[in-house]
Amino acid sequence: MDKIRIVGGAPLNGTIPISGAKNAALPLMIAGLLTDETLTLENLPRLRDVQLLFQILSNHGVDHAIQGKRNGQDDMTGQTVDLSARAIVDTTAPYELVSKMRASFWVIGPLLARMGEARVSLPGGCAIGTRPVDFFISGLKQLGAEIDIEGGYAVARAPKGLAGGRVTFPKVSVGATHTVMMAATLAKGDTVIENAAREPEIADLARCLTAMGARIEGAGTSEIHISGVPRLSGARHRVLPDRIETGTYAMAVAMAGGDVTLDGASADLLDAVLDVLRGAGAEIDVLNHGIRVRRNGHGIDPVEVTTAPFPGFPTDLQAQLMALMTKAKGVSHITETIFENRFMHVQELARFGADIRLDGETATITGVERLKGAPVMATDLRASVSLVIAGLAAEGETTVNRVYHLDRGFERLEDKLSRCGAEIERLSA
Ligand SMILES: CC(=O)N[C@H]1[C@@H](OP(=O)(O)OP(=O)(O)OC[C@H]2O[C@@H](n3ccc(=O)[nH]c3=O)[C@H](O)[C@@H]2O)O[C@H](CO)[C@@H](O)[C@@H]1O
Ligand SMILES: C=C(OP(=O)(O)O)C(=O)O
Repeated sequence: MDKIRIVGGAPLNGTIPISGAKNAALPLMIAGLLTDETLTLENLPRLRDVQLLFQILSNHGVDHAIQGKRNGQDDMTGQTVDLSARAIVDTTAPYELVSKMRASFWVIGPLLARMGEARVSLPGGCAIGTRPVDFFISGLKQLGAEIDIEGGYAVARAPKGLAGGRVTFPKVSVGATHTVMMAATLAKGDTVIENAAREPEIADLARCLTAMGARIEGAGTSEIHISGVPRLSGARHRVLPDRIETGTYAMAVAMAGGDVTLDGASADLLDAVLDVLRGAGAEIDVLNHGIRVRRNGHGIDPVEVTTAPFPGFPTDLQAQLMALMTKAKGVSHITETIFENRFMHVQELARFGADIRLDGETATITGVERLKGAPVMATDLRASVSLVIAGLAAEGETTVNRVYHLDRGFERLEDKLSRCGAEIERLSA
């Protein structure tokens, strides 16, 4: 398996282009199942998760065509892809595919809405907690589906089609909100989703569904109203910029020092994160076309942060912030409230000489003067990138093993960082 080798110590200077958001791209691609016309997605990131989802969708009968050719090594822009689900040939999403990626479970909503049946393996994905699917099941049942778990599969049926209903989630869930919203677009009558996730990726999906002819109001707030329509058409939609990739590189600059423009980033998606970074001593300027992040000379100040659903501080940036705080001038506290087991980076950060103590859902990080490079490995995507960030600021050589996870969610990571002066390369196995 490939590895990433880093020699730390170089500041980052230059421009990093921000890709389309993985967590928007995946539900948008799944929305392609809702229509027999072509859905064209622009700015789709080139990621392992996107590739895997092409495979899963093609198993259901969705064709995809990538427009144009990649423009050599210098092309850093996302791809434009046509998705066509003219006929759904199979309503089963098999274990071998779904177990590799959590979001693939979300096909259950569109398949049920369009075909009246779906048989979807219980999902896998990042090992960051138990991640049950009870909200999906209760939500879809509110729309009239019958669902049983049989042999590790959620087997769902709605022989007379779905009907609108009131869905109240006990806890905010991004995936359950995406799934019920997609299912409700083709249900008979009106649906209300209460305690809906407010993440920008929900609003992005709703914009795309609306362009396809869906009738949705309130996406981006905690109450979404959907009036079902008999069919959806094709549309063209541009995937919004990746706020987690943006925050990750902003933290890398705050940690390694330097001056980087995150081109194409949208500051509106990152208010809570930018406030924390300012509090940590980074200079942040919001530009028309992106965000400029600087830290020159000033040390890193400690912070107190608790993760929360949007608009709070995202759990997907918790590991990266923890890496940053390992070199702060004092003691920081980071509390994780979304996933019960999202601290796998703690023991790996310790290999660099970081001082982190865990007590339940709170990590206490006492900043150290110097980190030293080490061989490290992580078992989830954001934990893996937190090790890259630490490696950039550590003295000497770091090897990040199991690059598989990084490739799930970061487009050309080593390319983007090395263009800004980092000494980072991929070692192919
Ligand atoms: C592809 C994608 O967009 N993934 C994101 C999505 O994951 P995902 O959609 O899986 O995360 P959720 O928002 O559903 O999870 C939030 C919490 O709800 C719990 N829960 C969820 C569903 C359910 O049926 N029952 C239940 O108990 C989960 O275990 C977790 O504790 O949102 C997370 C929270 O912002 C992010 O970290 C992930 O990067
Ligand atoms: C947890 C993540 O992804 P997934 O939900 O696909 O596991 C993530 O993007 O950080």
